[in-house]
Amino acid sequence: MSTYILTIDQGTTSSRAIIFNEKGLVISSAQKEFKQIYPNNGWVEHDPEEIWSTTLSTCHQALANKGLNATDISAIGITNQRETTIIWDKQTGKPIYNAIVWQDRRTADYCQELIQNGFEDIVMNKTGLLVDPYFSGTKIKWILDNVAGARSRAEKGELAFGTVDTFLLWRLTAGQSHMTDATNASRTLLFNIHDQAWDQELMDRLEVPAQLLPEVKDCSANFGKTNKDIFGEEILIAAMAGDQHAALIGQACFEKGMVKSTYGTGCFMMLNTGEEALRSENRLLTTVGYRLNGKVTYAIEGSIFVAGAAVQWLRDGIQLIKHAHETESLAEQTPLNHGVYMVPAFTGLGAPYWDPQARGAILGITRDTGIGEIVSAGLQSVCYQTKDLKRAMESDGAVRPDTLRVDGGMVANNWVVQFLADILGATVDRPVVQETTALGAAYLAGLYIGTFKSLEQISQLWHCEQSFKPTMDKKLQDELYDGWIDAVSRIRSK
Ligand SMILES: Nc1ncnc2c1ncn2[C@@H]1O[C@H](COP(=O)(O)OP(=O)(O)O)[C@@H](O)[C@H]1O
Ligand SMILES: O=P(O)(O)OC[C@H](O)CO
Repeated sequence: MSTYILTIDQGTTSSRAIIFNEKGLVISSAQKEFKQIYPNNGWVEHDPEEIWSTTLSTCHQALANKGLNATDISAIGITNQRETTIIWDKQTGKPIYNAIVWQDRRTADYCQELIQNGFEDIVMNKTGLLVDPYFSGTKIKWILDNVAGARSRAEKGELAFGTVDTFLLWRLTAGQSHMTDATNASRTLLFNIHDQAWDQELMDRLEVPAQLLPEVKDCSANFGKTNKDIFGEEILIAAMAGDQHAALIGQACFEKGMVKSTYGTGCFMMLNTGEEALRSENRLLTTVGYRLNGKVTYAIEGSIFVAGAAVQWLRDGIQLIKHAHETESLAEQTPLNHGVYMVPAFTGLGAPYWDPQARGAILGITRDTGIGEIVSAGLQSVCYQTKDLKRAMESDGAVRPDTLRVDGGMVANNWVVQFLADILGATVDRPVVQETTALGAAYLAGLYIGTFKSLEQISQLWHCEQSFKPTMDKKLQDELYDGWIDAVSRIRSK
């Protein structure tokens, strides 16, 4: 009898396949990095064929690692980097342009125009988002306007749009399912989060034909079956969710006020606001936390574009380190108040600043600044940005996030997690299963097929691996953070 759930976690820098058992424990996994394409200043693309091939090969690898085959898998859950935009030909399944990645800023000027024309209020009211190149809507328009023939083909219904979940689903089902889930839809700028439907006014304004858009389903639902040729047998696809929403599930943040923060390429802090679509006064996003049985649980989210990507830049860009984990010992050997600040606005600043034109800087360098200080400043920047978000959430007033559940590749670094607890002045809990995003997708698939019975049962499966308590005195905390605020103010474009 099939007992395992296979999850696909298609992230910004790598594709992962993880097989979980009915207790939510990892049985097998495989991961493959893929190429980042930077065609212009502030542009970021992926080759959709590489997204597909790495997804497929990691799934096969994860099965092969434990000698499993399709009959051992009861369902598949898909979770994905969000907002990244792909448009493909429905006949051939071939993309008409590279995937435009969430970090891409090419539509910044167009967004500015939309803001000047008073579009942002409409967007905020309907979608909970802001007008920023981050989201899919303006990326879709860019492809339709810049790829020869695309707009007329889209109007004739020959093309399909999808975020990465939808594209993978299309390929897995050999074109049988053109669907997404409410969390991914909520990041497109086209989806009304109150009505839970694509919004005609938004589509008209962004010139996106309705024929392009997928059907929107709950996170746990019947998304179709994989084509038999892919794994030898059909497998039910029973869940889809954007990666940050899946992490909220994987971290069992089911109660109003619970908050998680995920440190992968970027950092995304999400706070469960229950049935209320709380509107932030501090430029945080209102989003669909998850949708189950037609019922929406909302969240507010702070999105930081560069977290682990700063470490990658230290490794691959300026080559100060060879491996990401070296940052831990380098930071340990460096005093905290070294006076150097890195503002990693490589692709602008996200929440709460939303400044797509800002670019990064390293400030406060002196003759004795060395690799340790620069590396430490890179790690600290991620924690300072989290404090920006926490303060924004507190000032929005609904809840006081005193405990933060963290996950993602960066939290393997103990120094980062302790500095985070110190600078926030809050407890930071790291769970036993740190593949929280994939775990969330497995829980969602398991809820659909009955492996998991309820959110309460899932809550009981969450266990803390280590709890980091704040130990820094308030004076140092304030001094360090004031320096950050000053550094950010110097690189803002407006
Ligand atoms: N020990 C470490 N210290 C600091 N950063 C790390 C460490 N290990 C991994 N990272 C960073 O974590 C990121 C990978 O996290 P992951 O959750 O896999 O990201 P994504 O899902 O966005 O691809 C990379 O950017 C990497 O630089
Ligand atoms: O790939 P990650 O984990 O950095 O997540 C990307 C986010 O979903 C972008 O919104």
